[in-house]
Amino acid sequence: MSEIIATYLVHDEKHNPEKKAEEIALGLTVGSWTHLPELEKQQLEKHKGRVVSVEDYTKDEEKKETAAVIKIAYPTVNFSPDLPAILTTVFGKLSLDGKIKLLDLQFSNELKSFFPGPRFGIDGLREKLNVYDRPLLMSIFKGVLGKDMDFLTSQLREQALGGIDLVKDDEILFENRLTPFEARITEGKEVLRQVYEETGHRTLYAVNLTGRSFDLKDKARKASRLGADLLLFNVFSYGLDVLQSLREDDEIGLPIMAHPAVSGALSASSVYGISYPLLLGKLLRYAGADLSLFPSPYGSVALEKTLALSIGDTLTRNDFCKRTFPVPSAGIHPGLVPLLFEDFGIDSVINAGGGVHGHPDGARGGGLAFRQAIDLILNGASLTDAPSNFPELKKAIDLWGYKEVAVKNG
Ligand SMILES: CSCCC(=O)C(=O)COP(=O)(O)O
Ligand SMILES: [Mg+2]
Repeated sequence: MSEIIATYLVHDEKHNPEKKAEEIALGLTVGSWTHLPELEKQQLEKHKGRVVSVEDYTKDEEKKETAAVIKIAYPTVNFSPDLPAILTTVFGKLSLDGKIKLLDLQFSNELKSFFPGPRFGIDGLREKLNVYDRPLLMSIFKGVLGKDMDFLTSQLREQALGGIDLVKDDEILFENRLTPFEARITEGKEVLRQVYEETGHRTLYAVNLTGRSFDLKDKARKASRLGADLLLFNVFSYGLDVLQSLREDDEIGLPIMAHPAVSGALSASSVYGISYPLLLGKLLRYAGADLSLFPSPYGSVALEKTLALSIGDTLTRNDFCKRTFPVPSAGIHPGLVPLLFEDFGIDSVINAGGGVHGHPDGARGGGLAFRQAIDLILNGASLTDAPSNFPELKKAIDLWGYKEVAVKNG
């Protein structure tokens, strides 16, 4: 029988995790069991949840806190093969039932076949850019609210001239009169075409897809017809299934970059919600995100390192679908490139807003500083080797400092 296995962290004051596990397995499937007549038991057997394991997790005697990791298998016959049904089954009412956190979901192979994964993924995006041998570099428009198309296109040009591979809208740039969605796509495209002709460097632009849920498909199709490169999508303001529908639409057919806005409300607690690796890793990948942004362990909005690494691993490990680019973000500057490269490797995107635009030489200087840092690290050098032939990197390090990777013993 095909099943989905959910892993939960349960803080249960009564600390009877075996009983709790049994309550979940039955409560979210067939209801009560022991008092059912034999015939009904036979009929319901295939719908019954199953306790897979119960393990003690921590015992903090001081706080009198006890916790257990519980795994429950749910028969896939109980739900339709879509994320709204799956999430409602495994963490619907249960998400309201005390200190319980959904850590992971193991999909059966049969269930996986209903999910598309990324349309392009890491390899497809590398093909579009013709860049195969280094982490990609991304920057974010900043200070664009209240500004017009001239401001936006000149900022785009400077970023592209800095050698940046991907430029994305900030997630807070919505449909507006001064820089409308369509103009951003068409005028942005023209700027990037000019830079490519002048320099041979290709930059792609991710335009922010926003608006009412039921208008998104038409808007995304229009973006595609206008020649947009990628879509930025604030998926958690809408829902994972909306992402999946955008991904599956062949008339759209564009790479999708998932922004983590709002996900903290679902994942930040250590005892409630859905774990970051599941939400920003596995589920985004299965639903079809080509890139997933998440806080790095280092910048202004930092995530615990084990969680950030686990998101990166979930996005890129072997699975049934294409790999999603990890984009550790927020407060990134060139001096953090060694740590990001050590943590996330070549198949990742280094992404910065302030760390590009705040450079003393502007966005072009900021982009160049990042590219110089990436080159040094790929050549096994240290950022302290930033010599006079890397003036932009030197200025960035003077401004923001740098962090080297700690030397491992043994
Ligand atoms: C929390 S990950 C998303 C990062 C983001 O949206 C952003 O604008 C980062 O900008 P920064 O100036 O901190 O690089
Ligand atoms: Mg932002």
